[in-house]
Amino acid sequence: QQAVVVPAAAAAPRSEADVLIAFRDTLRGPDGAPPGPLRTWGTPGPCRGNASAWYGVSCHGNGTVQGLQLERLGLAGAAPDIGALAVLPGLRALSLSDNALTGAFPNVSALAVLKMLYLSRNRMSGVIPEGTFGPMRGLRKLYLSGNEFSGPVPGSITSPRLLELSLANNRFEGPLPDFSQPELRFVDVSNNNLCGPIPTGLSRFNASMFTGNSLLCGKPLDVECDESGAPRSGMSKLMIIAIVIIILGVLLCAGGVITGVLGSRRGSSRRRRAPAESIGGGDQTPSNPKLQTAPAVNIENAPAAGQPQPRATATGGRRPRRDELVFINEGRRFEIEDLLRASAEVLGSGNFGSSYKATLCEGPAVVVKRFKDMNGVGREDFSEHMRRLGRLAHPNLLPLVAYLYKKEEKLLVTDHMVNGSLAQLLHGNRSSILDWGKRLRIIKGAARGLAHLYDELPMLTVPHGHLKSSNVLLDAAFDPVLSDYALVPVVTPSIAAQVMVAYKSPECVAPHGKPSKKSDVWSLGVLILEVLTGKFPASYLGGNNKQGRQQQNADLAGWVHSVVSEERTDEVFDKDITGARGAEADMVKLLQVGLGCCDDDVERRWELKTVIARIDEIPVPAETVVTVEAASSGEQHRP
Ligand SMILES: Nc1ncnc2c1ncn2[C@@H]1O[C@H](COP(=O)(O)OP(=O)(O)OP(=O)(O)O)[C@@H](O)[C@H]1O
Repeated sequence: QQAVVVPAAAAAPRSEADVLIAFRDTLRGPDGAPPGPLRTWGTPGPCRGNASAWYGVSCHGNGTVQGLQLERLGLAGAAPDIGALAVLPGLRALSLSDNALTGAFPNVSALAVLKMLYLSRNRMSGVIPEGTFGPMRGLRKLYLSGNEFSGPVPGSITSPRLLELSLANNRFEGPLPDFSQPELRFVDVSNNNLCGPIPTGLSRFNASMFTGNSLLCGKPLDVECDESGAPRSGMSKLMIIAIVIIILGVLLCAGGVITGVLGSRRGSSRRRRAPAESIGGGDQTPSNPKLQTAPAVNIENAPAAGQPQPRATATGGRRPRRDELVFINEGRRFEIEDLLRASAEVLGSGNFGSSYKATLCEGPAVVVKRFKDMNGVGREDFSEHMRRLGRLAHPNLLPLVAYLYKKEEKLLVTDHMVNGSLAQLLHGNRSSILDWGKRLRIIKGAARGLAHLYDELPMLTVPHGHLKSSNVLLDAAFDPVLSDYALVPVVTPSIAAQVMVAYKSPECVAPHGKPSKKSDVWSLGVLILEVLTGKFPASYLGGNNKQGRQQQNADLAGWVHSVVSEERTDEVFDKDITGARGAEADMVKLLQVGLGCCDDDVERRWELKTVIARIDEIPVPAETVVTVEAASSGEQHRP
């Protein structure tokens, strides 16, 4: 029988939903099937505008898939064919971190447009071929830490746009390729088998990022390279100093022992025969308990013989003690004991715990916030997230200084902002300090800080999650810095849903509702309306408060809508706003932006970039910003 040849039809382009579902079906969770949360993927497609109801999927404003965050799903077996995702034109970020994936590094050659790839803490192994990252010209962040990759670090990793690279805790060997990207801002290659000189382009990073590679040399390590590029044999300055200290310690203790023995000899003169002779007679075993216990190094932090080196941390490459503050960046250091001894002032108690201002003996005051509801997250995950936050650098984001992880509570240490929070000013009795110019600058800065979070943390559905006026702090010049951002991944989910502001957005209040990429935009809108009206938003109140939200009159956006639609616009604005003469039209423009952000319908709600463009059109009046209060407080302006 003759086969009938059917002319091949041009293959129809596959929808993003089909591509994702086909990819999902290749994934294996602990029970051999795709993990439970991904089984909800189905109709209607992955994106509705920039919102997604699909687990782990984030979307661009044009309704295409932007990111996939498939972390902690127990994924097992060989790493999936992530090259199959190359047909998603908008895919920029992919994370499969914290699973149990095995096998070789996946083929990424087709993923030319991917900007961020996270594969940390799996069990992948083998050599990554030299040219692997060549086609990924736009790669900005690459995290491969905590796997078993071996062989040389591929030269193609030095892609021109690379910003962050973590290869820590693998088995990479050989020399480091030449990194010369000026934009590179984070590199961690600690705990591998690398050797040779550290390239000049990396010498500006913290030494802890290179520890655990006994054959690396050159700056920033305190190990010089010899002519062949190997660590100069002989002792480093630090080792020599340590040995001198140890010898001095031993001599002092030995002196104490001898003195003690001589003393006791005098006391018991003829009863015993010359016990000191055995000490002086060359017995090297220390008989003084002081000698046995006096540690030359901190034993608690030293790795046991034969154990792997500890992971690099901001504490300088060693594992922090259980009760030790972990500092995020270089600079000022203090101990938890210093904080306990410092004079402390309670700033307030929020939904998560209390905040204290601690004035240390030296340097400006810091704020310590205690969080009780972060108990579901392990030390490693918590630390990784804090390091991620610590790398965010923006004038409108409060930098994290240090953190402390304890099972039952976490402490976050930040700078103290001299003018307190926007909430205190607006709803205390000092709202008249906030003239129109300051209010507008505060909103502009808050929007920019939020935009930076969206750019840097695209994997998070709600990159801020808790944007409200008590989390908008004001520096000495009344410029805003956002605090308590990006905490959703580490807050106990049930508590997040109950108290975090993004979860009070209309899309979350609906039955089985979930936050969307625009939930933070809604919070920004509420903030704008609060700043303009001086009214306290009901959505800030603790508890679930769904009923309250459903009563439109109790809701700030609903109230503003009703007053504006009755053409009573002049009743909307806070009577305490000074300096508003001639700026009425601009205030109405800002009000419209606030209402555009507060649309209950997520589709119609404005995109963040539209919000920023519209706010940028509103001119800030010329004014003097530093008040007597701030200037006399003695605290510094932020750099
Ligand atoms: N870094 C800081 N500098 C100055 N004041 C601060 C700082 N951090 C917090 N505060 C003040 O402490 C008060 C309490 O803040 P905290 O963050 O503990 O709770 P909250 O923001 O009211 O609620 P939540 O816990 O829901 O965020 C805030 O109103 C703010 O005025």
